[in-house]
Amino acid sequence: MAFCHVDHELAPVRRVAIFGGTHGNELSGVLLVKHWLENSAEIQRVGMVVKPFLTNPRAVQKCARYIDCDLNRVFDTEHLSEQETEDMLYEVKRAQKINSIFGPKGSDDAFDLIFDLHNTTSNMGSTLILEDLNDDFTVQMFHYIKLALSPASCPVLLIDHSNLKYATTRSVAKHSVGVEVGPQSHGVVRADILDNMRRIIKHGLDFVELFNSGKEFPPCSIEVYKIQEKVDYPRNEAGEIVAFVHHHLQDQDWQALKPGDPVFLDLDGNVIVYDGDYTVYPTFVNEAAYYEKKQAFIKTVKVTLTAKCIRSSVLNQE
Ligand SMILES: CC(=O)N[C@@H](CC(=O)O)C(=O)O
Ligand SMILES: [Zn+2]
Repeated sequence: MAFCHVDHELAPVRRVAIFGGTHGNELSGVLLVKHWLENSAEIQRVGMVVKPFLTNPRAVQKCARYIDCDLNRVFDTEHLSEQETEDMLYEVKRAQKINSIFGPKGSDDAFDLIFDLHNTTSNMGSTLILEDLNDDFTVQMFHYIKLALSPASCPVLLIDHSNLKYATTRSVAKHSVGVEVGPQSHGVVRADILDNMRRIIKHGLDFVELFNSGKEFPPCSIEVYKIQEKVDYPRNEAGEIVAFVHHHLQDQDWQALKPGDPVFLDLDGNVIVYDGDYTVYPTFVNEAAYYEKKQAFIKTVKVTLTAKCIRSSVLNQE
């Protein structure tokens, strides 16, 4: 067997966090993290420190997405360096606190890896969210998790995009993993959804442990859905929605949407079709939290990503 080139050696991944409650009404992650705060045996692995953490405790208490603004949008330099004032938004304060514990973002001191647990009201199944297409470690992890879960599917959403990328909570770490499992309504826990989320974390942590133990991961490829465009609901001049997601598109996350396929339906029965000229793969279809973000679904395109062979540069002392 060919060995990994020494250039492909990566630092071991020892400091890991699992975030829940970034959105306080997405309860699978909230319950799992609260459970692991009481008893973390399930998430501990050899040679690693795995820290469960509730990122937005006030939103969790209120069972709301957020108090003042979306925590998962404020990890950019402006917000992270904003001067503290009395009327500072709660989530901005929280972001700075999270950045001081798990970051600073972009520095050597930052945590190696953060998993951030989310639920969606969309029928997306067990989805992994990738932020950086050049992050070979995370691509290798996703390849491992997909294989471990198969034949169940585990789509990967790539949010690397010049205008559409947003500044997530998990982005304070060197490697960030979004875990998005649905469908689950806000303020509700479903056993199947919570269990699917738990499995992803198990396999993700197993991968990191194997990597740290010196196992070499040969080059691999995965199919990902790359974010391409957001699509808003049709609205009137007052900004109110005047059509809703068509039943042919509802629950069809990751399924091909072809030119001419129905997308929206209005109350008079008029159908609005997809007027693009190539097939796209919609996701976050009819996500409840995105009405305020003026987003009915996002269009993605399928792309294949390849990761180099990777190996940890320092072996665990046995
Ligand atoms: C429904 C939902 O909250 N989705 C997440 C996606 C992510 O974590 O990247 C968000 O908008 O922040
Ligand atoms: Zn969320």
